[in-house]
Amino acid sequence: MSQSETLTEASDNKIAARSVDVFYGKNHAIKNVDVDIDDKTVTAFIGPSGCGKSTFLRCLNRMNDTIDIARVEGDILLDGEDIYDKRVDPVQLRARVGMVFQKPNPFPKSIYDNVAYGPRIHGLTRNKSELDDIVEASLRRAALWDEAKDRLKESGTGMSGGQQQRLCIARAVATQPEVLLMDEPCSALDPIATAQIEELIDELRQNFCVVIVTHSMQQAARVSQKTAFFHLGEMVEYGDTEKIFNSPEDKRTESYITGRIG
Ligand SMILES: Nc1ncnc2c1ncn2[C@@H]1O[C@H](COP(=O)(O)OP(=O)(O)OP(=O)(O)O)[C@@H](O)[C@H]1O
Repeated sequence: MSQSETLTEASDNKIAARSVDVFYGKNHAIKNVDVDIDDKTVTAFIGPSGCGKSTFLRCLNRMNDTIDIARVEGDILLDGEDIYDKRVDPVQLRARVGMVFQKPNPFPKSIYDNVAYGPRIHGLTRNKSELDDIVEASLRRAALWDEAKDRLKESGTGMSGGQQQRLCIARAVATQPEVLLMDEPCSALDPIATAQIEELIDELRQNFCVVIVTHSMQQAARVSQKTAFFHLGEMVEYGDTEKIFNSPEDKRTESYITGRIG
């Protein structure tokens, strides 16, 4: 059992999805998904390739808006507010609901400017000293400060893959988001860098609602407290990670966990 499962602080609902469907043209990729995602918790989305994990994750900060043929139906509430309401600015929303992608994608800018980017465009600081503080705090949160503090002016793209991914996490947390979405954040990393990111995810959940898509069931079991199993666009089962892995209710979940499908 992971260290994270032994911690028992209170968590409450952060995101509620109600009757969510997603279509890419005629392809019905997400089918009638309902879920309540807890704050200060790591929730893992697992399931076979193409089952819709990334599509559903992208609904949570309206990243599907950037895909022309994608159509999202249903409601997604963040702290009870409909994020698809016309009055919601998707750019502001993405500052509240940050995202980390599969492949580390730092900007071709200095380490400092990568982290300072969000606070600058969202006008979160009044002066250089405040910005310096946010950059340092974000790099510390991403467990990168010690490695980065003497090279803040160097390019972010010159770091190792694992460092680049932690830099992307620092960039995401710099806008002080409430939710962090992670789409297979370790798939391009070696086992040591993966272990560092997993440890970091466990720390991040003290301050954020974290949702992670992962291909690795071992990773889901290690880092998450809640797990949702997707299959052919349906969310088949959702609950405590321990229960999903040890005594799933649905035959399809059991087949996946035991390696019979996927
Ligand atoms: N940008 C897109 N344009 C068109 N169809 C898409 C797009 N992204 C995903 N799809 C389709 O939606 C369905 C779900 O894909 P999605 O990438 O969400 O699944 P996934 O579970 O994350 O898969 P994987 O584990 O392989 O990343 C698939 O049929 C896929 O082909």
